[in-house]
Amino acid sequence: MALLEIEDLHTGYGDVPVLEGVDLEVADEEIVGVVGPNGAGKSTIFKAIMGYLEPWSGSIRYQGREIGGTASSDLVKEGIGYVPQNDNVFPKMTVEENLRMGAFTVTDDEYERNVEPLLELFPKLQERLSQKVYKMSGGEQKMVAVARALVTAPDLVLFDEPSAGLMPKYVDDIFRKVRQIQEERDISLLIIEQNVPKLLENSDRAYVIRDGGVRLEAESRRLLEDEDLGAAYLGGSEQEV
Ligand SMILES: Nc1ncnc2c1ncn2[C@@H]1O[C@H](COP(=O)(O)OP(=O)(O)OP(=O)(O)O)[C@@H](O)[C@H]1O
Repeated sequence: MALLEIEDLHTGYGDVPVLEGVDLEVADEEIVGVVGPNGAGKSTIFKAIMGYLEPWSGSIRYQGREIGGTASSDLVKEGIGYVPQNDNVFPKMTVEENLRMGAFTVTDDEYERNVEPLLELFPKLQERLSQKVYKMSGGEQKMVAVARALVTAPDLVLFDEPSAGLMPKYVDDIFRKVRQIQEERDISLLIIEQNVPKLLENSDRAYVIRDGGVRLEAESRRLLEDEDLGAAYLGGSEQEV
């Protein structure tokens, strides 16, 4: 049994369909990438997993249990972390307040235990615990968002475009840290990313999404190395599908 299993998922906004039969799995300790052009439905998959959109049909199972439509706060309690693309921090709060807000499902003792290694991993956050987040750079704010999603010690984390809006040096840094977290904690990651080469270098498998469905599922290494496959599915301007 995979940790996360999505089967024939259909959903959309209002009565407008977006996902039309998505099948996707994430195994224990696996890093899975999701790539595809703008508007393909990638973020919609995440919103459906996190309970912001009800499945119209199909299923979303986590640890074998159906979670379609479950409130995001309950999913956090069950061990799923989520770093949305936007609005992923409380800008007027301090770094520490953001981290404590993220830890709403755990006890104070667990928070202290969980936050310590995160502050070692992100020393900038340690230095700025009492700083208001809106005063920090985009890269630092992203670190807050990542740390906030990890402070509950989740088993699965969904990252929606970790590199969006970041300068190249921060992109490398964020991916290095995300990898480190995954290796140290043996967790599973599902990552949406426009920087396709960076994602493929840092994941085990990837799904290519287009027009609300999975067009290809392959090992990331194969997508990187097989030029024909890459050109067919990942070619085009700006590395988009
Ligand atoms: N809140 C919303 N209300 C209505 N339609 C939406 C909403 N959010 C997204 N859509 C539509 O759903 C479709 C899929 O959007 P989605 O954000 O999932 O794509 P994406 O693959 O994540 O793209 P991007 O890379 O631009 O984030 C698009 O046609 C988009 O316009």
